[in-house]
Amino acid sequence: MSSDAPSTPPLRLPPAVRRPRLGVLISGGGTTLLNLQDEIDAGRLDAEIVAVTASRADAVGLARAKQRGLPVADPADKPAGVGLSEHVFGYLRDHRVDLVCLAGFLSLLHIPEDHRGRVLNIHPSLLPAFGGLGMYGNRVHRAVLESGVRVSGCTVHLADEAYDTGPILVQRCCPVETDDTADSLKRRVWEQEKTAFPDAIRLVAGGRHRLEGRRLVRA
Ligand SMILES: Nc1nc2c(c(=O)[nH]1)N[C@@H](CN(C=O)c1ccc(C(=O)N[C@@H](CCC(=O)O)C(=O)O)cc1)CN2
Ligand SMILES: NCC(=O)N[C@@H]1O[C@H](COP(=O)([O-])[O-])[C@@H](O)[C@H]1O
Repeated sequence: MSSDAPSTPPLRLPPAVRRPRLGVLISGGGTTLLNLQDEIDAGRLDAEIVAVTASRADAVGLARAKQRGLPVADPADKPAGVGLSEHVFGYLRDHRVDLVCLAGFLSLLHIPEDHRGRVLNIHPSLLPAFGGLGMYGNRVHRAVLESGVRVSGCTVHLADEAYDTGPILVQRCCPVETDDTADSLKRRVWEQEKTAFPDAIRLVAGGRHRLEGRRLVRA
C-alpha cells in the first residue's frame, strides 16, 4: 500500500561538543532545571545553561531560576499569533543553544529541522510504558501503581514529533514497593532522574554514539 504522507527522516545525534550550551524548558517547579545547575556547579557536568523559558507564565520554576541567576525569558513576552514552538526555538536559536532539555515541559513541541536530534526529554517511567498524552507528573506514578508492575524508573530520550516516542538514551530503574503511594514512588524515581539527565547530556555531547534506527550504538 502506498502513502502520500510526507515521511520524516530518522533522527540523528549531533556532533560532539565540548561544553554544550543548554536551553532548558520547564512548565512546573523547576527542580529538574536546578538539579542540572547543581551538577554543573559541582563540576560533574561540563555544560552551561544559557537559556531558560517555560510553556506557561505562572511556572514556579521561572522565579526559582531567576533567583539562581539563570538567564530566563518570560513566556508572557510571546507575541499573540506566534506559536509556542516557533517562539521557543527562536529564543533558543538566538542564544546559540547546542542541546535543549525538556525538564518537566508539558506542551507538545514542533521541532524545527535545525534542532532535530538536539532535544532531550526526561520522563518519570520506563518508556515505552506509561508515556504519551496525559502522562505527566504524579499521573505517571499513579498509573504505574495501578498496573501492579514491581519496577519503575525514568527515561531520557530524544524528542521526536510525538509525546515520549523518540529513541531512548538513558534509563534508570528502581523497585516499586508494596506500600508505595504516588508520592513515595515519585521520590524514589526522582533519585534516579537526578543522575539520568546529566548522564544523557554527557552521552549526546560526547559524540561517541549514533542511532541505528531507534537503537543507540557506539559510533
Ligand atoms: N515533540 C515532543 N514534545 C514533547 C515531548 C516529546 O517527546 N516530543 N515530551 C513531552 C514531555 N511529556 C513527558 O515526558 C509530556 C508532557 C505533557 C503531556 C500532556 O499530556 N500534556 C497535556 C497538557 C498538560 C498541561 O499543560 O498541564 C496535553 O497535551 O494536553 C504528555 C507528555 C514534552 N513535549
Ligand atoms: N511527562 C513529563 C514528566 O512527567 N516529567 C516529569 O515532571 C517532573 C518535573 O518536575 P519539575 O518541574 O519540578 O522539574 C519530573 O519528575 C519529570 O520527570
